[in-house]
Formats: sequence, C-alpha cells, structure tokens
Amino acid sequence: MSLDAHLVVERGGFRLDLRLHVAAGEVVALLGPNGAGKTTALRALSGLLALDGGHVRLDGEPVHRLPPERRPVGVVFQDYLLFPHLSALENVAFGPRSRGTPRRRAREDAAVLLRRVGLGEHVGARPRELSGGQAQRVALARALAVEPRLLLLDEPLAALDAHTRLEIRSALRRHLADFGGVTILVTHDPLDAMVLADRLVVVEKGRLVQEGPPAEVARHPRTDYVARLVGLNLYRGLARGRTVALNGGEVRLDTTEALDGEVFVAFAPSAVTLYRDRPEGGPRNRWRAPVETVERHGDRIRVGLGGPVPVAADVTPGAVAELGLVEGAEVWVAVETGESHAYPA
Ligand SMILES: Nc1ncnc2c1ncn2[C@@H]1O[C@H](COP(=O)(O)OP(=O)(O)OP(=O)(O)O)[C@@H](O)[C@H]1O
Repeated sequence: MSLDAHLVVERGGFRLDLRLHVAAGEVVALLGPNGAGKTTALRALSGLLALDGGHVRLDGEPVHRLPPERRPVGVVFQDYLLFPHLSALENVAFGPRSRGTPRRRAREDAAVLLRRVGLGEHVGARPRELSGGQAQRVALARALAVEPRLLLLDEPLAALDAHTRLEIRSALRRHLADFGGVTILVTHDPLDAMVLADRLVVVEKGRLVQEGPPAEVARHPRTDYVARLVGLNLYRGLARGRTVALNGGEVRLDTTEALDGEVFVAFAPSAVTLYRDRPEGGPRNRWRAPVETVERHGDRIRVGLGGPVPVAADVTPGAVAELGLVEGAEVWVAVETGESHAYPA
C-alpha cells in the first residue's frame, strides 16, 4: 500500500503544487505556517477538492477521479464531525453501512474497533456524553472502519486539553503503528509531529521546502519557519574554514564543522549566554544587542534580542533580575562555539 500523489490545486491567487510519495505503514506529518496549503492538500487527497492537475495513486491505482465516498480513505477532522444524534457505535458503523456493508456486520465490526480504541464501555454513548479524548478515539475508529488504505488526520489532537493530549498522543501512536496503510497527519504542534511521524514534509506557500526524518529536520532546519518550529536560531552566512560571517561579516561564529561558501548556522537558545559587560576573550561569537522581548518558556525565560543578528536566548528567571533584562536594555550576547553547527545552504 503506497501513495504516489502530485497535487496541483488553484484557489484564487493560491497554488498548491506538491508531490508526495509515502510507503505502506509510513506516517508523514505535513507541517507549515498558516495558509501554506496543508488543509488544501488533505482535502485534495480525500476528494473534497478536485485536482487542477496531477494525480493521486494508491498502490499504482488512480483514485483522483473517484468521489470521496468511493475512495479507500479514512479522515479524522480537527473537530471530529461526529453525528450528534448517533451513538458511538452508529457513528463508527456509518461509513461501512453507506458503502453497502450489512447492518449487523457493520455494527459488529464497529464494536470491535471501539473496543480496540478502549471504548468498549461507551458504544451506546452519544457524542455529547463523551469527553474530548473519547470523541477523538471514536473519530479515529470511524476513520478506520472503512478499512482505508490512506488515513488522513487533520490536527487530530488540537481540540484536546494538555493532559488528555499527552495520553491520546501515545494511544494514537500505538494505533498508527498497527495500521498498515499510509498515514498523513497535518499538525501545528512540533511535538505531535516528532512523536507521531516517521517523516516530516514541510510546506510553505504551496510548495515543499524541506522533508526528512524528524531528527534530521530538527537538526538541520532550512527555513525560518522550521527553525522556529524546532526552537533553533538559524542564519545564513558565508563560511571560511571554521568561521562563519553573518550579516556581511559584522558577526563571526566559530563552528565545529569546517566548510566553505554559503552555509546555514543553527544553535539552540540554550547555547546563548547573556552578559551585562563585555565577556573576556577574543572578538568572535559575542556582540552587543538590545533586548526586545522577555517571555516565559517552560521553566526558563526566553529573551528575544535585536541588533545585527537577531537571536533568542534561554536564561533562568534569576538571570533576568541579575542582568536587568527588560525591553530596551543592552546586553552582550555570546554563543557557545561547540553548540553551533553549520551545514551547506
Ligand atoms: N475556500 C477557499 N477559497 C479560496 N481560497 C482558499 C479557500 N480556502 C483556503 N484558501 C486559500 O488557500 C491557501 C491555503 O489554505 P489552507 O487552508 O490549505 O492552508 P493551511 O496550511 O491548512 O493553513 P492553516 O494552518 O491556517 O490551516 C490560503 O492562502 C487560503 O487563502
């Protein structure tokens, strides 16, 4: 079971042009900023939007001319779209019923699926009687009930509170591991993507800008969006040996990799140290910058700095007081050489 798709869709001034090749059992997360075309891609795959060009093939068989209800595709929508007047069991049995499965068989299969997602006790419940996490699992069971070859998940955990999200994320991971077809997941949450996906596909302005295993993408972001997503500072600069000139040479960074030419340099906000006074040592990897933002980030404080090379730094709450980190204050920025790495642009 594999997916081979070339999705070309025009919507007003927007054009999606995206190629996707996904192997059986593989989970691909589609990521991208707002308006990048992720939902458009899912809708085109499910058949809710017609293609203006390209194709969708499952196991080599073209399905893009089939109406949505005849495609071997299961969808979990962001808000689940469960039928409010039907029980959990009837919601799950609905798809197979409308595809011609006899009522009794459809209900038996639905009961098995609901047990599998841990809802054996709730088969008779209406959606309003279910918690967010339970409704999410009904939606997943409903998508799996049509025995899809392609499973599409649109922000499947977005409607859940943080605690439930954690629990459902691990449950979803187990269900996806058992699913033999192709899964495509749209999410804004980097953690969902990192935990659930085998491969990330990043889309910006309707085009693929980067793809790869989550760890690889996280280590080597190629766009500002990806860098922000994985919480790294990212720059383009000119490398000569182990030194990279940023912003035309005003700021120089030493890196562990020796390279020549255009490179990306990435480092985590935790690799940045702030000082009130000029730190000792040579001229590299330190510069003066104004504080622009100060925000809580987990148990650290993330400080946004302007100046020649805008940078995010993570410091302790104590450092904020000690260094007087308020908007407009000027500090010295130093980047730990061993923690910044460079790779060809
Ligand atoms: N019904 C529509 N008619 C015309 N253009 C649309 C329509 N829906 C979306 N678009 C345009 O298509 C583009 C892609 O939208 P899409 O919803 O696919 O993005 P997305 O990546 O899913 O964004 P988000 O993360 O905000 O959900 C946007 O630029 C949007 O303006």
